[in-house]
Amino acid sequence: MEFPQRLEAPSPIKPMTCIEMHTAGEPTRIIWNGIPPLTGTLLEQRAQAKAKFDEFRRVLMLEPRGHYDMYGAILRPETELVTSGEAHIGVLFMHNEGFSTMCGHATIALGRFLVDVDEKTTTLNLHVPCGVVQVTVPTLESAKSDASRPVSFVSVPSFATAISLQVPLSEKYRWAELQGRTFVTADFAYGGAYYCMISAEELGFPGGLGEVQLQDMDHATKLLKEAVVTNPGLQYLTRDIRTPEEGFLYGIMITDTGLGHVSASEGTAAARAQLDAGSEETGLCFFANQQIDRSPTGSCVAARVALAHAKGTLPAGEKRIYNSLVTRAYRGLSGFVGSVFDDAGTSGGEKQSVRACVEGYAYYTGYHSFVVEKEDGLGVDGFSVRDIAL
Ligand SMILES: O=C(O)[C@H]1NCC[C@@H]1O
Repeated sequence: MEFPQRLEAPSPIKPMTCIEMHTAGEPTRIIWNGIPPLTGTLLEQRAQAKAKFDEFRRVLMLEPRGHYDMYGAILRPETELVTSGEAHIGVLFMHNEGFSTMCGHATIALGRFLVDVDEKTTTLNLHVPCGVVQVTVPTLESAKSDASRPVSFVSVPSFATAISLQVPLSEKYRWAELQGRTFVTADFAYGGAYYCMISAEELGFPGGLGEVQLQDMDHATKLLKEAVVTNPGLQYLTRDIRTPEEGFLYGIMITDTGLGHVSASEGTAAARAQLDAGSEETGLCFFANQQIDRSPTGSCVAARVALAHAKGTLPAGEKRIYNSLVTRAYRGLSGFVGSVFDDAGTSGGEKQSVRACVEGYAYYTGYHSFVVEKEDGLGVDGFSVRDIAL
């Protein structure tokens, strides 16, 4: 049998082309072609994508083309801030449940990709749903991005919304590991998206993240999230005064500061750079519909930098390493580094804010050209085997 040299989607199917990257193991599927028509401001475009084209998200995020923990970025060359000259390009982020307000790991990946397609730019203003983030990408003499040095971004104004808050847990929101406790103590902060931070121990796992019990932690964080979002007295934690639809609890970050320093002294520049950082924290983030972030969660690093700064444990000028389970398993390779970039006053709303600098590494993994055949009843809407109910 003879194969053609070039394989192409059988005409007349219009392919959706995507560049595939990962940041500390977390995928970013960058949608390049085949995007449905979206018009207006970036948030209007996101509203249209949600209301009229959710199938597009499901097809590319869920099975059989994606999976439960897939993540995507839709490039938006025209937004109100691109028109005004405040941003170079816009982007919408999507995941297993819908569209998010910010994504740090995808920002790091997009930085490399956008510099590689437009060599004139090494510093980009990226219009994301929560505002504008500045991305800096180191380049080689060829003007292509340098994969051996970290991409960094400066977050939108980030702030703590509650420190050491007792979250009441009514009976239906309690999990076994609480052993009868009726509340947990957690922190809340914003870094482009709203997060709850809770130590593994406080969640009921005394072995910390050194003994990961994924299913049980999934169950516990799901209930904790529900307990927070259904409690009218806690709505203030995620109330976004500028853009109400941005105000929701995006994820729960389980933290562990007691695991000690793991960052490798040999190996990539990533590991070496991290050794300059003073402290190190490992986290496991469940976001959207209990999706697990393989990366240290860039927007939550911004939130955690703001939180640590508010607590007085991360002064300006100091760096902290943030590992995920994946980067920790690889001795800190590709962990993110977070620090305070500047004091943002109350520009983030009524709260005292800082902008965080988040550094990380992203790599290309491939290129896809996806199609949907009109006869394919299973493929047209995307499904998740975890959510199938008979
Ligand atoms: O790095 C981040 O900010 C993201 N990663 C997946 C969940 C968050 O959006």
